[in-house]
Amino acid sequence: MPLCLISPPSPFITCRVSPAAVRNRPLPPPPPSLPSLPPPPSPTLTPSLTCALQCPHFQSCSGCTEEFNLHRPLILDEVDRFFKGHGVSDFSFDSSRLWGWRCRAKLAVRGSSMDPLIGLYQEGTHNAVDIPDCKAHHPNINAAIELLRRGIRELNVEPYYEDEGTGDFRYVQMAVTTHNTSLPASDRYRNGKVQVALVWNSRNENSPNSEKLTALANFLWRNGGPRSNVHLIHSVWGNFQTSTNNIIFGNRWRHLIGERDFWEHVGGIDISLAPSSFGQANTRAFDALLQKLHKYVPQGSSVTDLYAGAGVIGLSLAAARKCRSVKCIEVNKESKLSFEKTVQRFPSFVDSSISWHHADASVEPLSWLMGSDVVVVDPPRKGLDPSLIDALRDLSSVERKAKSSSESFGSYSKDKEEKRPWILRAREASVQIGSKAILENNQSLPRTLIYISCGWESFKEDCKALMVSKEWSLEKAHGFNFFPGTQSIEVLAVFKRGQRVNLKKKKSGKKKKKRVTNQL
Ligand SMILES: C[S@@+](CC[C@H](N)C(=O)[O-])C[C@H]1O[C@@H](n2cnc3c(N)ncnc32)[C@H](O)[C@@H]1O
Repeated sequence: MPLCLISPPSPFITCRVSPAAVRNRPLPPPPPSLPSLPPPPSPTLTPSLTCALQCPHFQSCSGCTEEFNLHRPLILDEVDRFFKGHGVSDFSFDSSRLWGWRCRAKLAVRGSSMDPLIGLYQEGTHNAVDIPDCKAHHPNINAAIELLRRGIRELNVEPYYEDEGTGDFRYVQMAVTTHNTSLPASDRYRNGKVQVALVWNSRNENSPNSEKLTALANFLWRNGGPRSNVHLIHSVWGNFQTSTNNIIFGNRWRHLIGERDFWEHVGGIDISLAPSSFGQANTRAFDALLQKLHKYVPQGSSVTDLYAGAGVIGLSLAAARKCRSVKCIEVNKESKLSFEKTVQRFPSFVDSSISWHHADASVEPLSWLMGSDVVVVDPPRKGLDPSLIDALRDLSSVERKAKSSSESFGSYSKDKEEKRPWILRAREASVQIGSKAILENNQSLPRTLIYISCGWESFKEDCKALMVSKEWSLEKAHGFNFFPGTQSIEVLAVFKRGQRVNLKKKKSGKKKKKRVTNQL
């Protein structure tokens, strides 16, 4: 159990370390054993101590693996070396909020109705651990968990018992919206409201054991809704899952109480996220990443956003870069509704052709790359599908073949549509906003690839596979502290098709811009 070296930090104060301090100071190794003496006065503390996790659950919970240097995960040394080895000498790392950053959590509900456990599994086991004072959670997630615990006890709700497949309440997802425009901007994060999704061990809301689900939703609303002393709860949803596998959510969702629509503000736009859609856990860091991403997409580009979720990246680019067209491709059909809602609040000046497609990016991926100048990929931790890597590596040869073919690349007539599978495909299972014509008449292939990764190991493999044939070269890379307390970081890497441009030569004579991020 870690001892507090200094008084626990407020979750709303991040550890500010000057770029120079990070660059020049040799990092002290984590203490081998924890001191038993009272802490020294704080002014002399090094960043590793002021940026310590100080969480009482550190050793029992599997959520965090690092106790010190939250501002600078150890893996950064390797990341920096990797990028240097591939010609990117100015890799930068942005660190934002170090505590209370997690705005989205999925937690197991186990134990008994009198003694419920709501938390993560212990490393390598299926033993859930209570984490009421989690330092990564937004504080209102912790408060909502405590309210939920009270509800389980008072209503005698039976948590799930995995071995037997019995009990009612399996998991809970908590997501915080910090988008309350009636509050001053500085108060919004702190006053975030929690959308609670209760995963119930029943087929639907009419099953006999679903009565307690309704009762629990009403309890949360009565005690945490707008009429309670502390308004904490945004809404409550039910999800129904009876399968005995490890998949958290079933296919059936029900809105039970509170506001149906959940809005957040990132990347310059209001986005709607249903509980069934993917959402980034670290809202603030994601916003910083999107701001950076915008710089690499030229105004008026045609963009393909693969692994798009509810289309947040594509839509924020459409709004900021006035893209000619944006195509979002996502395999989870539940994200479609969130995309449509987001578009309803879209700024009226955006007149891009925007579409969202329910499709698997690994099936005929070339059809999605056709007609775009920039492709953005944001795959799950396991990385890109091999068929997509192959398609990305083949682009120049596709271009050459198209040019040399007697039927010139741009001269298809309407009756030859069947030879343009991407057009036929783009019409399937899609939502289209704005003009279709732009999408259909553009036959360019991407020259810029922007890879957003939360899985460092898979990223390295994909990166090498893309560059081995010299089809793509790395131009820029940035890291973001999306998961403080772990060895995971989010990477944004920009690749260009063809040979690497000598940026130094291009820039010579120009004044150097002041850097605002931590150079490593
Ligand atoms: C890391 S999330 C990124 C989502 C989105 N870019 C965002 O930031 O909100 C990865 C997304 O890829 C989707 N996905 C996974 N495999 C896919 C595939 N083969 N084709 C299309 N989408 C896929 C997942 O459902 C998930 O929404």
